[in-house]
Amino acid sequence: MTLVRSLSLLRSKNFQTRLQRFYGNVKLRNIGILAHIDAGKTTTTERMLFYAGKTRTMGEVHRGNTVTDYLTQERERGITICSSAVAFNWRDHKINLLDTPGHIDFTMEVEQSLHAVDGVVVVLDGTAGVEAQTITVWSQAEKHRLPKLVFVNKMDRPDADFAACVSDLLQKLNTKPICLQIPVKDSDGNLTILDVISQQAIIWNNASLGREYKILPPLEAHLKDLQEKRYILIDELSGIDDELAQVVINSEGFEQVSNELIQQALRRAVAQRKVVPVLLGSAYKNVGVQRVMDAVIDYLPAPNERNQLYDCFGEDFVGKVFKIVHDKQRGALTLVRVFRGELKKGSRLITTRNTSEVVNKLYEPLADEYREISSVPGGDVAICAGLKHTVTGDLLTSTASALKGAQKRLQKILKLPESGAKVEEHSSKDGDTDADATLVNEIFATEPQIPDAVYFCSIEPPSLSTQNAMEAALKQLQREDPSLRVNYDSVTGQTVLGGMGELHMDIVKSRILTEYKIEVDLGPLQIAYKETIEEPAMDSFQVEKEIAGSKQSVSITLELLREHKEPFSLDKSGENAANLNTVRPRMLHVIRKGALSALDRGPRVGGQVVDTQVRLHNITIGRGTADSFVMAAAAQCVQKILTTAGTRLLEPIMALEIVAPSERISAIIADLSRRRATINEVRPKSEQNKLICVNAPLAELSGYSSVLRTITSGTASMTMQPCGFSNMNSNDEVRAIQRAQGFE
Ligand SMILES: Nc1nc2c(ncn2[C@@H]2O[C@H](COP(=O)(O)OP(=O)(O)OP(=O)(O)O)[C@@H](O)[C@H]2O)c(=O)[nH]1
Repeated sequence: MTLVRSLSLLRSKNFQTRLQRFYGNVKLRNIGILAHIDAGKTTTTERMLFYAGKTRTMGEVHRGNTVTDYLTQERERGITICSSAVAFNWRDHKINLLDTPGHIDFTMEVEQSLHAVDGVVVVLDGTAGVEAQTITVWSQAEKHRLPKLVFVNKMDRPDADFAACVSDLLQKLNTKPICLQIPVKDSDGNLTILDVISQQAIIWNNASLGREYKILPPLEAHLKDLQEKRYILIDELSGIDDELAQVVINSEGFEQVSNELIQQALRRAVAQRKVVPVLLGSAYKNVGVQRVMDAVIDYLPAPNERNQLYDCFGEDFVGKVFKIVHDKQRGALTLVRVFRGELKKGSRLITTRNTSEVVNKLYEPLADEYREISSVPGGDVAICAGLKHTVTGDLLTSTASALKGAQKRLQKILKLPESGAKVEEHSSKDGDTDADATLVNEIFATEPQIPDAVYFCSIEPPSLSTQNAMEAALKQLQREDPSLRVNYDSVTGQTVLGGMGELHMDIVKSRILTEYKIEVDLGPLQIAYKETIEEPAMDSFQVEKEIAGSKQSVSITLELLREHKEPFSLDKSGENAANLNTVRPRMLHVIRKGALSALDRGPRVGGQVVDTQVRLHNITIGRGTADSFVMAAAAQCVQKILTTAGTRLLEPIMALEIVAPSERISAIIADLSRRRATINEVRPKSEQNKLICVNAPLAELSGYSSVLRTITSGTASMTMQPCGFSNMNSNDEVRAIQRAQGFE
């Protein structure tokens, strides 16, 4: 082939389309928008849609007319529950933006969305800086190795402090912030932004709702500061980026370094997660949002610049389900991030859980509006209709052999062990390989990894005739939100829901009422205690029965040990070795399943038994005994040991961060000490406020936010998130058991 022909082929639209189909569009950005609750994600997203021309009017959270908070519950409550995807064009690029919930009860949603994006915008409240949930979402984004940029919002407020936010990024998130802007306010408090790289002043026009802005030379008074900030920026970047350092050396100073070279160096440093560009503005007052959109294109990576992990699929299609939503007309819609290959209408897809089904229709996302399309190229986001079994978190591909081949190739590239998809995290040598191993485990996981429930409650349909409808509704809700647990309690005969918090459970109830029109009744919210054994204990169990004329018999000896890594083991010492060597692997699987099922419900309050290993010592199974009989015998043996040896309760602990005026601190601490709280830290937060960091048992925090409001006359703010389970003393344990049994 001649050079001219090769070049013209490269330039041809056809070839470009083929390239995009497999490797992802370079003029595309998939980004997540993350923040602590109320920092202004939804307001910022609304502005982006408005400036991009996707909406004609600007939605406001307080008016309940935003595009991304489209569920009734979200509009009523003014919070984001479901992360939703919106697509818009900006500067000749398509941006897919996933708005995610800020409330801690919906952390799982954030986690799923992060699988689907290539970079994130973290929004800070300019008056609060880095807050508890900012730290959580930041570390989630770090786990996914996502490049980030920060938007310091609410800079219109008189108490906003840009420098404090930047210092928070440095201190609390251990990152290297690169300030691209400086805020300036006039005597009326109007915000102007000074751009550090271009050395310009940008003034937004309020009359056009911020659609227009003027770019002016900076005032004489700001020139020196601005120049100094540009030098600092170049200095910091050339310490990281060799190409820029070379330019600085060659031109013997900072004056000659062009804006383009700075931007290119910054883009490289962001992609390597060495720095985080920081921008500022006020979404509510329509200042600065277009610059954030510019920065998404200028500094965050295109799909083809990330996701090398998915290269192992070669030219096969691979995508990930990051969300399922329910649409009245179209039924369940599955939101898929396409990593490689092309997703076409009518394609058959298989999941890591070995299910297979066909995509009936494909749509382009715009929150609650959908445009039908016939195919989606690699790198993009699509909405599929017709998938009935996929759940949030599923990995989708075109054939089972594509999946197997990809696993093998990936294990080879990462030099990970070949036995199955499960990768031992400690087998890797450095931090990045560790992260790779964790990600590979998550990507190929057959079940989504679900955080522990902290609350549970029973759920009852209004009548027997609506039982099936309620079960179908719960099944659908669980497909959308795997952090909702639905169990059937065989002892009480009730359906039991487990969730991440009071708000989570409340939202589930409201959604069943409004979306499925079933008047369900939720029992009182109970704390999800766990149980654990105190000492190792061992026992034997024999059972013999005649079922349908066939004799069934099992004699089994099991031991329970304190161990949190492996839930099941074999005692192959001494005489037991000969016995266990005769047990077939299939039968071992049956015994393991039965024994572990008994750990789901401890003897004290029915809590899950954790940090406990079941060890099989000996088993004799009569000829012709059914598997289900063996499984039941193993479960009964574990139950017998648990009941005889007894268990201790473990209670959920919450981490609280309270910001309050200094004069209220002693009253808050006095109240907290009556709640079995451990005060970790009290430090100044601003001139008038202090921050208290405490850990306290969830059982002591019922209605705490209204108590705090009363103690502080509404001047304090608080965040709370689960931070593990802890032992309790005997008195507290007795009270917990009484409460769980309804005696308190
Ligand atoms: N003064 C001021 N208020 C703002 C600004 N941006 C947002 N707000 C207000 O802050 C509140 C929270 O804004 P949202 O956009 O809902 O914040 P969010 O981060 O999406 O909140 P969740 O979805 O609940 O996590 C609303 O009352 C907004 O009107 C801003 O730039 N300045």
